[in-house]
Amino acid sequence: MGSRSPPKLPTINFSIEDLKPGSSSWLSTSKQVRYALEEYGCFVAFYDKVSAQLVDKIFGQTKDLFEVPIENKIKNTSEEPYRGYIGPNPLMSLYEGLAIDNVTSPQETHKFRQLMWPDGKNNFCEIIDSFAELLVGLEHTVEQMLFESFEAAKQYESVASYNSQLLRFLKYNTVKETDATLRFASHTDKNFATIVVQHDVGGLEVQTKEGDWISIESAPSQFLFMAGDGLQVWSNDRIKACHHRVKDCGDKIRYSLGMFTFNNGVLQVPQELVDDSHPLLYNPFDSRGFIRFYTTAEAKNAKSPIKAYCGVGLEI
Ligand SMILES: O=C(O)CCC(=O)C(=O)O
Ligand SMILES: [Fe+2]
Repeated sequence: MGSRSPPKLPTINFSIEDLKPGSSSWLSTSKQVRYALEEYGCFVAFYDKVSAQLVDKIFGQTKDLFEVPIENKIKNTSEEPYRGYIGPNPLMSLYEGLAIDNVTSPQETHKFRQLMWPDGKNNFCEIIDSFAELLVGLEHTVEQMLFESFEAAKQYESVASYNSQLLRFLKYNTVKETDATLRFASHTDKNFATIVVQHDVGGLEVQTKEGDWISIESAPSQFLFMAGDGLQVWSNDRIKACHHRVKDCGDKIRYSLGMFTFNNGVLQVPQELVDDSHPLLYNPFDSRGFIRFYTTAEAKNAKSPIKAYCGVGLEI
């Protein structure tokens, strides 16, 4: 009595046969996408082009990947922050991640495979390439729908032409310290948007505007689409980057995958998203510059790193 029922995140169906631009199902799905992102900054996408069998295969490869010797893992480097190997560190003692940048390019998958398994590896490239192509298809659909629903469709192609996708393989070891309650502390992603794929061990949680946490269960062909700081800037705060975390999952090792879309150009808030009740909040936004800024002490101490970086100063 009097207690609120637990909030539930929308699940949006992208497995509809005739989901083509302009069709009635496209328009109604676009509305759901915009509503979910405005209300929650995220939603669960049901997308059966990525089947449970394909996801099983991907996680089979993921487990093999974390078995490769550390000498090979550290060859996964990048000139950009957060785009290469991240080993367990004092801030995140349970976490390990490897990443393929520009994962839609088969040459990049191949280069990564050669670094990790110089003697070859059955099926790795084939599985990753088909998975990445399908998942990026979902991301494109979501963003195209969103831009259209804000009547900024003509911006979509130019923004998308500066986007690239990084696939990060993640492993979380079991919690040894009795006081550790989270495997990944609450944060927003600094890129444009992210799709998270969970497998046997769930644990991902997202925060609502009211501050409640919602658990995202792992289920076949269901993936979490989340707005990052870049989408918050582009949308002039109509959409807020999603706060999320990974809770402690007891004595089980957890594997997950994140497909991170980075915008490598300069994002501008579209005119269509600025009016008297929505004054312009952001200057043109160099996303790569922001991610470099994010590594500095100034950013770490800022209440809102994104506003410190490119806010127009209307907010006090
Ligand atoms: O492992 C997960 O489910 C989420 C990972 C995450 O939030 C991140 O890498 O930014
Ligand atoms: Fe994240």
